[in-house]
Amino acid sequence: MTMIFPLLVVAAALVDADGRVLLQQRPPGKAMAGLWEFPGGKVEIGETPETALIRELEEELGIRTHASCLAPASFASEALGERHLLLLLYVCRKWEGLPEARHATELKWVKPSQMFALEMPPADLPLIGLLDSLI
Ligand SMILES: Nc1nc2c([nH]c(=O)n2[C@@H]2O[C@H](COP(=O)(O)OP(=O)(O)OP(=O)(O)O)[C@@H](O)[C@H]2O)c(=O)[nH]1
Repeated sequence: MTMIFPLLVVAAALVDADGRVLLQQRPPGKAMAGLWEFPGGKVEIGETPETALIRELEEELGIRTHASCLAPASFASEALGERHLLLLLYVCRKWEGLPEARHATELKWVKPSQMFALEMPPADLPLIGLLDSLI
């Protein structure tokens, strides 16, 4: 039997006052370059999912938030090359600072319904309809 050790990734749907969500575009040279994704990344050893997400939001966007502002929303479970991805999606409506693209090619604020027209990683597709009904 093959043992699948899942890759644990956390991501945030940052929601603004108009109900738009921040997406970032993966830069050239990375896997899935050009695709639009939720800010976030891998949970490292010694981190909780929440501390990992707070760190990633600071590194990728330069914003600060708190664990109490991260509401668990959904998850994705998807094959990712040799690995299996488990992506935990949180909704966050409160943060400090203005998001800037520190790692991404570009940022954009979109309504969930507009995400269907964007190229996103396969794992994210089932999350779109859910966000649409949640926001
Ligand atoms: N942040 C983020 N990652 C996602 C999303 N959907 C999805 O499949 N992923 C995958 O989850 C992993 C996220 O880890 P990451 O962003 O730290 O990884 P990375 O590829 O940039 O690698 P690296 O930081 O090791 O260079 C990547 O394999 C990425 O393709 C998403 O919406 N947001």
